[in-house]
Amino acid sequence: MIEETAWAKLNLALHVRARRDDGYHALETLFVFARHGDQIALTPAEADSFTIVGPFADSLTGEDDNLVTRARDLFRERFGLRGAVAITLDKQLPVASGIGGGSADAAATLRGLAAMHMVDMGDPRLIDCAERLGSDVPACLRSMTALGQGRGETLSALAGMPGTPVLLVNPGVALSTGQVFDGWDGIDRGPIGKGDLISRAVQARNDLEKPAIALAPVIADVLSLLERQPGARLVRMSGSGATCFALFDSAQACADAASVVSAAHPDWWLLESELL
Ligand SMILES: C[C@@](CO)(OP(=O)(O)O)[C@H](O)COP(=O)(O)OP(=O)(O)OC[C@H]1O[C@@H](n2ccc(N)nc2=O)[C@H](O)[C@@H]1O
Ligand SMILES: Nc1ncnc2c1ncn2[C@@H]1O[C@H](COP(=O)(O)OP(=O)(O)O)[C@@H](O)[C@H]1O
Repeated sequence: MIEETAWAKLNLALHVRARRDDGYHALETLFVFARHGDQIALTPAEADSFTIVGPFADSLTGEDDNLVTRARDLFRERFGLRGAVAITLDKQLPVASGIGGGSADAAATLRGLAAMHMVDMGDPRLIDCAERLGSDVPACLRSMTALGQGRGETLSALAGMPGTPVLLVNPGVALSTGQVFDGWDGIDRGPIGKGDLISRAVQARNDLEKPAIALAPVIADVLSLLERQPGARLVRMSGSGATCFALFDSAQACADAASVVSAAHPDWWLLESELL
């Protein structure tokens, strides 16, 4: 059996630059990854099977177009393979929540199949599979700190902040990524600045916060509660939301904030983690 973690993807910043003719938006984003995420297990089998377990499995039942099986089928087509595989997805992350859940699952499936079939992670056919599965999938395939450009698939490696405590909070609202992008006001506010990762992130923004808050005003409550927590160094919505995150200068400050947030909002989803 091969097991892969689909590490949660965070955008420390996301600047939308322009609408493209192909229905996507040109963006710049700072990708980082958390140590936790969904889990994918793959085992060669007589026939294909796909099982979803875990606390967020119900959000996906009935959907026959899962990014995990799409990744499996695309990989086999691209590499001309036929062997059947049993895949289990342990869905730990909320769905459609701005932390790359489906994209990370697709990427983890590609990594697992590459390991199973001794395909090199730098194989251009594997990268092509990732690019065809979604804008975030190339970043999730590597799961390394990077500047993302284009629609998110053009990556430049950056020095990360491994071990930085991070608290993820989702108020239980699923947002359509496309709908949030449609709400962007069309104003290009310029590129992400230069400098080390945290100083670039602090000076930058997430241009999708405003349209996401218009669709789900509770996101503003999450952000303001996190901003009031002692030791919070950077508070922002991730991706197209609704998950927000706060980076902390100590694990204790992160744990204290988690206690405050869960006491105030027991129905919100929280994850205490650290950056990879
Ligand atoms: C917004 C981001 C930021 O990292 O993440 P999430 O919020 O989904 O986590 C990504 O750009 C999401 O990437 P991904 O989830 O792979 O999106 P895709 O399947 O490629 O696109 C879903 C829809 O989002 C919109 N989209 C996505 C990327 C982009 N650069 N411009 C867009 O306009 C399009 O309407 C597209 O049809
Ligand atoms: N394995 C999966 N996990 C989550 N969402 C999935 C998966 N497969 C397909 N999807 C679909 O992809 C959409 C976006 O998923 P996801 O990547 O979790 O959003 P986000 O990137 O905002 O976290 C969801 O609306 C869901 O219907």
